[in-house]
Amino acid sequence: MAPPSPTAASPAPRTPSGDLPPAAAPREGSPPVTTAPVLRVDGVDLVRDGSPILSEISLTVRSGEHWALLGPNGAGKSTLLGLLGALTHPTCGTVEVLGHRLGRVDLRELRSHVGHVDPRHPLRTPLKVRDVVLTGLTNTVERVPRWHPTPEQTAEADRLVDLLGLGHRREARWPTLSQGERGRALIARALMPRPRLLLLDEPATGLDVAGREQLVDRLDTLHRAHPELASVLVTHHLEELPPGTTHALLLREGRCLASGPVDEVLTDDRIGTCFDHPLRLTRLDGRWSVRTDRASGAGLSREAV
Ligand SMILES: Nc1ncnc2c1ncn2[C@@H]1O[C@H](COP(=O)(O)OP(=O)(O)OP(=O)(O)O)[C@@H](O)[C@H]1O
Repeated sequence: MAPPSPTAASPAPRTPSGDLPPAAAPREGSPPVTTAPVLRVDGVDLVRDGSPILSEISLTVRSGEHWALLGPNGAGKSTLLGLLGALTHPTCGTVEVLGHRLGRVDLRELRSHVGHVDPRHPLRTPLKVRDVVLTGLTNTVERVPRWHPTPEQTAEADRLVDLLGLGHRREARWPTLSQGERGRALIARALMPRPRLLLLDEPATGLDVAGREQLVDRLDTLHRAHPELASVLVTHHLEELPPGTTHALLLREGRCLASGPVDEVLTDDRIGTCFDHPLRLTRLDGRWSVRTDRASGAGLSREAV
C-alpha cells in the first residue's frame, strides 16, 4: 500500500538540519481516508539487545476510540507507543498505522500523520505559544526559517490554543509556561496537521493536581470537539484517565494482561495483577481512583497491612 502523501499548500519547508521532510504543512485534504482501523497490531514481538521487550501484543484501535495503555515501570508502554507512532519496527508480527503496514512504507512520512505528544519536547528557543503550535505543521521543534503560515493556519492554531484552554497565554513564550501549559500547548501542536491518531506519553507527568485536572478536562473537551479522533494515552495512574476513555490495555513485563472495553479491563483483580499489588478501584463521575485493598492482605508487607 502506498504511504499517505500529505498535501503541502506552501513551499516545502526544510528542517534546520535539512534531513526531515516537512509534515503536511497545511493538511488541506487531511490524511487519506481509509476504512481500515486506525491501528492494528497483530502478534508483535520486539527484542532489544537480545532481550524481549514486547511479546505477542495484539491490538486494534478504531476511529473515535480512546485507549489507556497502563502498566508498571518498565512494562513496555513507551516502547509500544513507539511502534504505534511509527517510530520503530517490530521484531516480528505486523503493525498497521492508518492502514499502512510498517516495513512497507516510509516511516517518516507516516509519522507526519500521527499526533505524538512527548512531554520531553526539546524546544530551546523562546517561541510564543502560537508559534510552538504552528511547528506541528512543519513537524519540527523550531520554526522553519522563511516558512510562514497562511492566515487560515494561524486561525487554526488559535482555535486549538483556545480548545486546550491556553487562549490567555497565546502570546506567552515557551520558557515562561508552566509544565501543564507546555503539555497542553504540545497537544495543540500535535493536532495542527489534523491527525486521525493522537498518542500521549504520560502527559500528566510532573503536573500538580490542578494541572492534571486541567489536562483531563481539556482532553475530554478535545474528545467531544473531534469525535473522529482516536487516541492512546500512556500512564501509570488511573486518576489521569479522562472520563471519555473507552478502552484499556494492561501491560506487564512486555505482555498484554488484558485488553478491551475499559469497564471490562479496569477491574480490581486485573489492575492488582498488573501492578502486583492488591488494589481497589472506584469510579466517580466517570473518573477512576485507586488505593490499596486493605481487606486483602495478600501482597502487602506486615508494616503496610
Ligand atoms: N534500546 C533498548 N535496549 C534494551 N532495553 C531497552 C531498550 N529500550 C527499552 N528497554 C527496556 O525495555 C523495558 C520497557 O521499557 P519502556 O520504556 O517501554 O517501559 P515503560 O512501561 O514505558 O516504563 P516507564 O513506565 O518506566 O516509563 C525496560 O526494561 C527498558 O529498560
